[in-house]
Amino acid sequence: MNELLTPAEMARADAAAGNVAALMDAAGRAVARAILQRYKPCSVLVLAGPGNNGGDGKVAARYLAQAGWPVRVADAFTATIEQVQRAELVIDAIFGAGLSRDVSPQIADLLRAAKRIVAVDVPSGVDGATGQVRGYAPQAELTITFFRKKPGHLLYPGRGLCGKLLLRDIGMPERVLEDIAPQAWENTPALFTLPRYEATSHKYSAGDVTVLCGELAGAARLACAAARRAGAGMVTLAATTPMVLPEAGLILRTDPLATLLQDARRHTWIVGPGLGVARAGDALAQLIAAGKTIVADADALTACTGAPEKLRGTAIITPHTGEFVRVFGEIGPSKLEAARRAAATTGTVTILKGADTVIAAPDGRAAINTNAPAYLATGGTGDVLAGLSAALLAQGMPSFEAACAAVWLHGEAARSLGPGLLAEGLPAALPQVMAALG
Ligand SMILES: NC(=O)C1=CN([C@@H]2O[C@H](COP(=O)(O)OP(=O)(O)OC[C@H]3O[C@@H](n4cnc5c(N)ncnc54)[C@H](O)[C@@H]3O)[C@@H](O)[C@H]2O)[C@@H](O)CC1
Ligand SMILES: [K+]
Repeated sequence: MNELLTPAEMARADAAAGNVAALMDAAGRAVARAILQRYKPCSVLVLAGPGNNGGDGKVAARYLAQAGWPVRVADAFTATIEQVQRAELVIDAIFGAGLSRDVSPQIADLLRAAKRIVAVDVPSGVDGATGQVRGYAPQAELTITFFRKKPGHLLYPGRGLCGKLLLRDIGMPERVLEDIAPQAWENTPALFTLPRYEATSHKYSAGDVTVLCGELAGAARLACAAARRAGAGMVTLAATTPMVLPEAGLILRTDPLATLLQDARRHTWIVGPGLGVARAGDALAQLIAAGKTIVADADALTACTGAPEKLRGTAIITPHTGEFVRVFGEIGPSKLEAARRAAATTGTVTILKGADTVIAAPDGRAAINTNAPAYLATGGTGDVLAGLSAALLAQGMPSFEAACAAVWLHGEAARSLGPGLLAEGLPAALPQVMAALG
């Protein structure tokens, strides 16, 4: 159920299913039912567009009328502002998956006049593939979509404009997915299996992670703390100068990188957080040349400004928007496709961070994350994510699964802490979150 279908893929699903009338009846009934469950009886205006989205709206009107609600249906191209203003609730059934150009100013004015909006499939104007607004899109209180969500429901600004999103089964046969073979998912634990501790596990088999540490050790230490909590058996802070570490279980080494690289047990590395751009670039090249499993973040990404090819050979990169743009150029209209392009260019799993983090693999698989609370946007949380990613890689998870799991665990840990969380609190929240996964 966590596959995401683009509008084009949804159209293929519709065509393969064949029975549009039955699907439309189920869709309209689902919209009516959602409204009956959540709203007190009130005057409703359905703004109906020219396609099946409008058809769904008309069906919803019929079911609401059957329930005794005062309902009117208006053609969106001829409706008046006054009609819209008179209604206590507007059902936006103008454009859905068939949106093919910008919403006109006339339709925008109509939607702006609505007091409260429930959207059918998507708020009209939201591009279901990208979440971008084409011309205009209204803020809905509630959006009811069918069969599978679309990327545009999960990517901002579309995600915000949907209000509460309900996914409803309308009897579309699952077999339509076989042909479509969707390559995008909402990021949920269905996408990964966390490593299991075996009776024969020892600290090296449980994963060895080495974190390169710069003058300011805070970022690297956060990454270490997360890696240890996420099950890495041996975690080393590789610093250039001796320092006092309060963390008893963390190993400090001050040997030159070349010496540490000779130890074959040190297979997984984090390069970037707090390292300084010049040193990060140099270390990144050496780690790649040594064939290590690498998580590259922060300064290691900045060291690849305008030169994404320098990231070839890494396993996971974790850019935020600014870092991404420096390396790969503008994100463009689709964050999902931008992450996929970066992954394909570099051959590395790309975690494009943000409120709607996208995880993309070089083979085109991609996931959009939805469990991260807003208060995760605070200093140091990125270092924790890098630590989590490395720990899961070190325990043998494939890169895409490790990245999906890291992002999801990160979000869950943040949710469990609630508002006021600090990055340094996240690692300690991980055991409970991982235990809950069973
Ligand atoms: N996927 C599913 O499971 C199902 C989808 N259904 C509904 O079908 C919808 C898709 O139906 P359609 O493919 O007919 O597409 P839409 O109903 O979204 O709209 C297509 C029509 O709008 C016009 N149009 C598009 N953008 C415009 C713009 N900016 N200004 C003016 N006109 C514009 C097009 O020329 C076309 O006539 C879905 O959003 C959903 O509501 C349901 O009826 C049945 C099942
Ligand atoms: K709509």
